[in-house]
Amino acid sequence: MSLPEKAFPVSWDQFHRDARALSWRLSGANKGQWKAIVCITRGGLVPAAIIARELGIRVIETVCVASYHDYTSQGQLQVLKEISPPLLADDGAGVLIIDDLTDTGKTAGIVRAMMPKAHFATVYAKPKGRPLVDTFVTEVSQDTWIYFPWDMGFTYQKPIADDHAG
Ligand SMILES: O=P(O)(O)OC[C@H]1O[C@H](OP(=O)(O)OP(=O)(O)O)[C@H](O)[C@@H]1O
Ligand code: HPA
Ligand SMILES: [Mg+2]
Repeated sequence: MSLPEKAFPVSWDQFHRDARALSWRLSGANKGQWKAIVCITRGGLVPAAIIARELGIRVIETVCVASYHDYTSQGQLQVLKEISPPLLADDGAGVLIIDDLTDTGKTAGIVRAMMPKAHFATVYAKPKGRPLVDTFVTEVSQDTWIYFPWDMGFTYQKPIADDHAG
């Protein structure tokens, strides 16, 4: 398992603020008129709830995709549940696709192909995935791992001076 060089830990507060910022941007696109959200599980469920609340969207669908099976290593991408046919009408025009982040862009590429006219939005983006998303809030470098609040807990932190002690 190869660990990315840098860590970008995100607290619940920070995530809520960033998902709200994404909602602001989305309220200015498509005149804020979105038919539905398709969220990419599982990571997309959390920002989708916040965006649905902010933009008054009541129709929420899932597309279930898994690719990172072993912490930071990406395996074969599996689509475990497809998007329901009524939402696929008109190639997904007026639909928002939401995920927590795009990294290599593989997940975004697969879901985009299902709904080519939908608007794809993520809270965070890395350079390889960035061209595949229409709207995002914060970019981090490719060698950074984003630690989401639902994957973390409180732990003891060693004093900084301990690392410098001979
Ligand atoms: O741009 P990519 O390299 O495809 O990676 C991004 C995807 O990876 C993570 O999902 P994951 O497959 O780990 O499943 P999860 O959402 O259930 O955690 C993340 O939530 C994105 O959906
Ligand atoms: O940087 C990341 N953090 C969490 N999950 C992920 N899935 C792909 N990249 C990442
Ligand atoms: Mg995901």
